[in-house]
Amino acid sequence: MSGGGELGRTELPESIAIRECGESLVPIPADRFALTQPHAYGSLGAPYGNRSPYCIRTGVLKRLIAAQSYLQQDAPGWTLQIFDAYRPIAVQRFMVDHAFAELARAQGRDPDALRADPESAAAIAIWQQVFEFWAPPSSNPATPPPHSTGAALDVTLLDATGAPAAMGSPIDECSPRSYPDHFRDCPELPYHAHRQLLAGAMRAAGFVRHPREWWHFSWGDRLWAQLSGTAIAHYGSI
Ligand SMILES: C[C@@H](N)C(=O)N[C@H](C)C(=O)O
Ligand SMILES: [Zn+2]
Repeated sequence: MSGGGELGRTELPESIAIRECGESLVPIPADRFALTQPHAYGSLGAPYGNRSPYCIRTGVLKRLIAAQSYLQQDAPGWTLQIFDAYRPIAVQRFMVDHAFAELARAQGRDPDALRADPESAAAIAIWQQVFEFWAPPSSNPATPPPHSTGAALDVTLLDATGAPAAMGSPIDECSPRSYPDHFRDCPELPYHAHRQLLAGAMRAAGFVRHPREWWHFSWGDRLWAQLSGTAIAHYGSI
């Protein structure tokens, strides 16, 4: 089993600057891509107002269309399934709190009691686990959460029959199974090959993958700027 790379948290240094290019957020076309329905965070009551999670910047959509073409060259009939895309900062805050509560309950702890005692070792350990996988809901324009920029997507694969491909762990699981190379040394299982198929198509279209999440890709945000060696990100929070 292999580890999650050099980024211990999902924060990036403020030195990676953003020059907002002003592209619009546009809907991801449901006739070209599978969109997970019902949307997971909407079903939890996340505060989207009148906005849709299935939107991205025009330059990102262009590359997503290219990624699906690359995928279908390698795996005819397979499609990208979009789990999540645009995420307002209020939704990021809601989901970070939700992840904290879920992890606390999984340990048999009361989330409200832990929140009331934020300096306790148990609360600190759970927040560390949350922020290994979730970006802080920062409202600082210099450090926007990636999905609030319209540049980031959480994506999986459907096979040629339309069935979900086996990826080895569910999207959003806060555990080492989410690390992209976790199953690299298990060739008897299909998970690593499927993760590589997804990453290969996305990378061919210019996306970068999050070092700790097999499903999270972006183009044009600060993580992309850092991992691709580009000086400036194109998208801020929108
Ligand atoms: C946890 C996952 N849904 C996700 O989107 N993580 C990234 C790093 C984020 O919160 O921006
Ligand atoms: Zn994501």
